[in-house]
Amino acid sequence: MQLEHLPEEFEMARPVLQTIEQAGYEAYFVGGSVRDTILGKEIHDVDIATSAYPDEIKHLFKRTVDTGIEHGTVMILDHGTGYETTTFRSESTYTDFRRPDQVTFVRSLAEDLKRRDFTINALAMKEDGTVIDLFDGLADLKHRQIRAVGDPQERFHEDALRMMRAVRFASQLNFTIVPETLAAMTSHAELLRKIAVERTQVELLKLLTGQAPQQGLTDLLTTGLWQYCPDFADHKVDLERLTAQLHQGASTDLTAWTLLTTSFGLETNAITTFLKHWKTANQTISAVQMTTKMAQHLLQGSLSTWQVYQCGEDQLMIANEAAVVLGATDRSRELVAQWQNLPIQTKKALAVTGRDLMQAGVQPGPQLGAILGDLEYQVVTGKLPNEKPALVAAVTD
Ligand SMILES: Nc1ccn([C@@H]2O[C@H](COP(=O)(O)OP(=O)(O)OP(=O)(O)O)[C@@H](O)[C@H]2O)c(=O)n1
Ligand SMILES: [Mg+2]
Repeated sequence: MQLEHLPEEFEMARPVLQTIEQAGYEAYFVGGSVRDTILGKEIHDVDIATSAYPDEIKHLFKRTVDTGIEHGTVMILDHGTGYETTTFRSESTYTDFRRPDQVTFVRSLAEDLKRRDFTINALAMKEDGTVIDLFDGLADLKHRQIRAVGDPQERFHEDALRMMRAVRFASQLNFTIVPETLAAMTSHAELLRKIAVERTQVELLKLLTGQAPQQGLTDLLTTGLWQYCPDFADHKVDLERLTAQLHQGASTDLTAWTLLTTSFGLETNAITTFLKHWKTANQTISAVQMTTKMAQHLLQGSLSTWQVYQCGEDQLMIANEAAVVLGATDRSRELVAQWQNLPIQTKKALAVTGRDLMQAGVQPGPQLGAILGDLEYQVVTGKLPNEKPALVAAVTD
């Protein structure tokens, strides 16, 4: 197969492949960008596989970055774009495909492709748009199937994260995992224990924000992979219910987390523990605590003015989205109106400062903060106007 009109990103990268080839090496586009182009999807990063060693690549280009020389990878910088360029490698002992513990360089593209995860990811493309398809990846793309290259058990032993990638692609692409590959995932699910949580997290979020999360979640459940996801073990029933309810992908990662914590019925402290086990950022924890609390309220009714203020506009929309998935009425319009009608939207907008209060005779110290907090509450809830004289008077009278 030959692709006629290559997307802009490939056109830009063509001279890079040509330079490598003119020096006598082979070079191909590989990975997700080839897959997504054939699917007619937008592409992000363009990866290159080559017979040249990193040192040889570095001689050919003015600007390169050593991203992983020992793994055979170097990034070529060309007109402001970076191209991850990896020397043909074969399977060896590795726990992370991107950063193998040991690399064996191989001589041919075929040997490189045969240790890639799925047939749809084992396509290569020449600079002129010719697609090299050694494992019937094109047929699998056409039939919307995810199939391990060669023996699925070997592929999953090489890198167990691939099982999570399979369920992620099932959701992202709305594809079906073929029975043989699914069976190997079921019998090897436990290998996921060896994988760093951070890597599993990336795939889980891509699953939940993908176009067919029900597909991905169903596969996560039927293969047993869910049991090796941190803190999922006690929530099989919740996950099954969520699978039935999640008709479209979550619109943000924060929504995805909120869906999990809300359907698991987690309270503030339990959310901290849960998200720490998933190794999320601290700011994610506080945001999810807020969105979860508000989603729980929304499942019961509407939010008070103070709750709307505390949550903030973006998080309100996330809480609402999660609540709607879990069965609440969509209150987005009402919430936006509530937000817009707030007398103030941030503490900064309060008409008095601590300094103003001290000038009016309030002693500095912890109670100053408490008084300001109280004024903030009175203004937000409409009990006091947001005007300096009125607020000062309320405190000093
Ligand atoms: N565990 C892994 C990770 C990656 N790959 C190979 O490396 C390519 C690039 O990896 P990556 O960028 O992680 O995934 P993509 O398939 O490109 O998907 P995305 O669009 O999410 O980047 C994959 O297509 C696949 O050929 C693999 O075989 N096994
Ligand atoms: Mg990629």
